[in-house]
Amino acid sequence: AILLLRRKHKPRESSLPAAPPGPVGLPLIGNAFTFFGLLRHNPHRALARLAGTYGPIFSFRPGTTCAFVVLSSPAMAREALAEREAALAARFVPDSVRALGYGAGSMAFLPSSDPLWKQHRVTAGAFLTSSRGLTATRPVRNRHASRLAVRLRARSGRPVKVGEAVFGAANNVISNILFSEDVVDDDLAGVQGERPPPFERIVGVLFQEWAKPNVSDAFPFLAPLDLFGSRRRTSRNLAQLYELFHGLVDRRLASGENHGDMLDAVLLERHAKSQLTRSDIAKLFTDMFIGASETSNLTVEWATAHLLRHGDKMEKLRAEIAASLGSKDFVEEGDLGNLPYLHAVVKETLRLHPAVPVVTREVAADGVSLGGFPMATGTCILVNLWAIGRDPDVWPDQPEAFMPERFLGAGAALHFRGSDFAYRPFGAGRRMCPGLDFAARFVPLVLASMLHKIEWTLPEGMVPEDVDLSEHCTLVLKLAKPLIAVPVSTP
Ligand code: HEM
Repeated sequence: AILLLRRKHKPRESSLPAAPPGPVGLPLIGNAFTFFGLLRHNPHRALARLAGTYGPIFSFRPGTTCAFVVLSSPAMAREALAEREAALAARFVPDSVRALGYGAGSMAFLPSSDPLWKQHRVTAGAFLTSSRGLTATRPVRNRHASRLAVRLRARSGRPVKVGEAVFGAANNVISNILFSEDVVDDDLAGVQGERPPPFERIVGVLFQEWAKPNVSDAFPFLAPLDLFGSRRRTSRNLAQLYELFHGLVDRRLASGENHGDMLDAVLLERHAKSQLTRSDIAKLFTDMFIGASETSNLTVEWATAHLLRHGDKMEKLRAEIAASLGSKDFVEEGDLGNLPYLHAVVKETLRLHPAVPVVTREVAADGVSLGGFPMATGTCILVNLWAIGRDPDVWPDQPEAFMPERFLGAGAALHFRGSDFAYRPFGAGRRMCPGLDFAARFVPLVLASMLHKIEWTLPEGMVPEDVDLSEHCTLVLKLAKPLIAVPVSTP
């Protein structure tokens, strides 16, 4: 009887794979070398290389902490972001993100089961997703896109840092939606290689700190010592943002003015049932800037870089815009419906350079499996959108090439909310980017505004092949070297 029982149980035990494949770890320190070495520079590429060896689901353990499981195929992305999304409701919170309580009150890091997360998503949705909010904020987007065009035309013949110029427009649009004020001086005065303006510097530091492999995350028992100083630097920079936002709240309360912006909406909530604190509001606004700051503008910068390398595509796009707008001076959101090539350029840019190349989740419930492997609670899941966007099995026609044409004709059906997980640059499920509808309007609007009645050339001595497409990934995917180009105003 005992033998029969053992035989009955044996196949079941061996049919349960213990863990996804992955690099062999060392006793005590696990795969700390992988974590600190490979993931320091362009982690999306390092993870894609490892996926080449271990497959579309692999795991490693950065130290004494939970396992990291990396997913790199549309099927695995669908499983994590759609089919199992309720169980993967949380995000991994790096130690530095816990500085000044940010992680514990941030929409981007709270588990989606938390009431505050839900409340923040509703507030953001009212301005960024609902058709009422999108219609109400349309004049702000139009105004800042035209303002950028005016300033670029005024700099005709002189080089500008493209990303920095768009950063100003993107952040001022968001700040005007949030609290009806500009946060960036966007007169393009500082484009000649000087230090970045303060707001850009703060956001840059935060991204840098949150993306850097940190000993506190690999060995949580060392976290109180903050050996790499990451939490300290995050605190310093977050404090500057909080100070700005606290001041805004105080001034608005003192003035009693009503602008119909997000600040008014949250102050109204504050007095109603929700009891949002001043600190909750500061964290929500930080989320908005963190989300918006280096995403829309980077996408425009990458698109411009590719168009400068491919003069024929630049001309095709300018011709489409000119034919559609005629003698109109500035592009408006209402014009975007007639510009299919413009949308194809934006989609192709986000395929090659998803602004957030690796999306994270944390397993929040027991009994979950991915790819047939059981996942322990607390496992950190990394979905490599960048790798999926360049996978030759998924994109057989020259996956590394910039070919907006792939999004025309039958390819036009591929869109940001589509059911095809080969293309999800804004993520998916309940945590999908709340800025999607905003960005899907603003990015093409800004790009078209920069190309309408403006020709772009390269600084003297440069040829298209010199445009450097090297990447530098913090939490977001930046150009390693800021793109510098020369706008030339045309009639
Ligand atoms: C080209 C533009 C953008 C891209 C490609 C992008 C991409 C993403 C991605 C991939 C995620 C993770 C989604 C997931 O986990 O499934 C995300 C999250 C987020 N994004 Fe965006 N984003 C963009 C613009 C924006 C804008 C304009 C805002 C705000 C105004 C924003 C705010 C956020 C926030 C707050 C989150 C965290 C949401 C949560 O965890 O609940 N993003 N974004």
